[in-house]
Amino acid sequence: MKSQNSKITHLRRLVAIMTSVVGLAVVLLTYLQVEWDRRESLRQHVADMENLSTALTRQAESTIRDAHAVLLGMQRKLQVSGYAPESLNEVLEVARAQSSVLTDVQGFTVLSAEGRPLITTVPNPITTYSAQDREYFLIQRNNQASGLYIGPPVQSRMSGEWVISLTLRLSDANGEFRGVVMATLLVQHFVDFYQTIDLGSQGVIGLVKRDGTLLVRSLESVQNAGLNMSKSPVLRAVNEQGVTRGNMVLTAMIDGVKRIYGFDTSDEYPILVAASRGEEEAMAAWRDRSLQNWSLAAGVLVILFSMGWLIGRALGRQGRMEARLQSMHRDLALANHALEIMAGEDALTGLANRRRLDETLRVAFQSAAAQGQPLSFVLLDVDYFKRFNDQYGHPAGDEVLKEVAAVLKRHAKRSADTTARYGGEELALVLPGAESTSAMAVAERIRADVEALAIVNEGSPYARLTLSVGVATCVPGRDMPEPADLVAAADVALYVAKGEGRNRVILGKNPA
Ligand SMILES: Nc1nc2c(ncn2[C@@H]2O[C@H](COP(=O)(O)OP(=O)(O)OP(=O)(O)O)[C@@H](O)[C@H]2O)c(=O)[nH]1
Repeated sequence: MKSQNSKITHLRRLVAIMTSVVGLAVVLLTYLQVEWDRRESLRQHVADMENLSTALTRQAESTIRDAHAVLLGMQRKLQVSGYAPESLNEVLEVARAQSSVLTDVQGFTVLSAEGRPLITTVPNPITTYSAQDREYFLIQRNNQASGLYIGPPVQSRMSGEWVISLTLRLSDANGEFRGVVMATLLVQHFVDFYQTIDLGSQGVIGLVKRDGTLLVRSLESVQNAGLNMSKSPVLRAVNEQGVTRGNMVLTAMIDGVKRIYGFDTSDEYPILVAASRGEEEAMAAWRDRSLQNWSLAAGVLVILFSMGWLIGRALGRQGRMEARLQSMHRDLALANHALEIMAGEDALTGLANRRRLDETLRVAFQSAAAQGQPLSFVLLDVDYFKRFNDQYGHPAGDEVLKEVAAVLKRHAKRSADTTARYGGEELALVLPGAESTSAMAVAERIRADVEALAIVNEGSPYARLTLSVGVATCVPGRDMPEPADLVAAADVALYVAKGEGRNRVILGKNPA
C-alpha cells in the first residue's frame, strides 16, 4: 500500500515533468518556426528589393547613356563645324530626330558662353533667360575636363517643369569655354514610371547621385528633390565602405518609416537606385502567420496543461482513496484481531488462539497437578516456511497452514485435547493425561501425515513441506511449577529438532 502511494506520487511528479517538458518543447519549436519564417520572409523581401534596385539602376543608366550619346554627337559637331546658324541648324535637326525617339528625354539644348539658349528641341520654350547662375553651367564653364555632369533637379526656366540636366562643355580649339550642350530629363517621367511598380503604400524608390543629391523619389513629385542624403546609411555604406550593391533595414530620414532597402550603384555614372518596401507592410503576412502559430501553440499548451492538471488531480484522488483504503484495511485487521481474541479462535486455521491456549493450559496444568496426572505439550513448526511464502506467495502459505491445522485437528482425538495456533507458523497441541511416549507417538503421526501430504516446497532440502516438533511432558506441580516451564521445555526440544536437520520430533528433557 505504502509503495502504491509512493508510486502515485512518483507518477504525479512524472506527469508534471512531462507536461513541463512538452510545454517547453512546444514553445521552443514555435519560436524556432516563427523565427525561421521571419528570416525567410525578410530574405525574400531583401532579395526582391536588391533585384529591383539593380533593374532600375540599369534603366536609369540606359536613359542617361542614350542622352549622353546624343550630347557627345552634338558637342563634336559644334566643335568641328562651329556655331554659325547653318551648323546650329544641322545640330538642331539631328537633336530633334534623336529627341523624337528618346522618349525619356524632355529635350536637347545648346547654351552660349553667356548662358543664353541658342537652339533647343524643348517644345514651346522660353528662350529669354540666362543659365549663367546654374550649377551645371558654372561647373562646365570653370572646368575644362568636366565630362558629363548630372545636375540636381531644378525647375526649368525654359519649360517650367522639374528636370534633371545632363551637360557637356563646349570648348573651342584653344580650350576656351563656348557654352554647354544639355539634355533635360523630366523628374515626373521617372516618378510616373516608378509608381507603376507596386511596392505597397509605404514602398519607395529613390534615384540618388553618389554625392547624396536626391534626384527622384517615387512617393512625391518634387517636394524632396535635391535633398542632401549623403548622411543616410546607404550613401555612407557606398561612399565610405565602397559597397556597390546591398540591403539594409532602416528608418528613413525623410519620413521616419522603417523600410527594407535594396540598392545598387551604377558603374558608368555617379548614381544609385534604392528600392524599398515598408517593413510593417512587407512583414504583415509573416506577422499574421506568427500570430496563428503562437495562437495554435497557446491552444496546445492550454490543452496540455489542462490534461496534466486533470491527470494529476485524478492521481491525487486515487492516492487519497488508496490511503483511505489502507487505513480501513488497518482498522479491519485490528477489528478482526479483536474479534479473534474475543472468540478465542484463530480466524485462519479455526484452532484455538493463543489467548485461549494459555487459559486452557493453565486450567489443564492445575487439574493435572491436583490429580497427579501427566500433561504433555506439543509445539509444531513448519520448516522453511519463509522460503515457501517467498516462492509460492503468502496466500498459498495461508492455505498450507490450514491444511497442517486440519491434520493437527484429526489427531486430537480426546475431548480434553486442545489444538491451537501458538503464533505465526507455530501450532500447539495440549494433551492432558498423556505420557511422553503417547505424546511422542501422536506428534510423530502428525509429522508423518504432513510429510505425506507431499506439498511441494522447493526451498526445503526435503523438497516438500515438513514439520519440526518439540514435545514436553511433566506431572505438573511435581516436575514443573508453572505452565510456562512446560512450554519452554517443548520450545527447547523444537529448537533441537530444527538444529538436528528439521522434519523430526524431539522429546524435551524433564528437569525433574
Ligand atoms: N502465509 C503465512 N505465513 C506466515 C503466517 N504467520 C507466519 N508466517 C511466515 O512464516 C515464516 C516464518 O519464517 P521463519 O521464522 O524464518 O522460519 P522458517 O522459514 O519456517 O524456517 P525454519 O523455521 O527455521 O525452518 C515467515 O516468513 C512468516 O511471514 C501466516 O499466517 N500465513
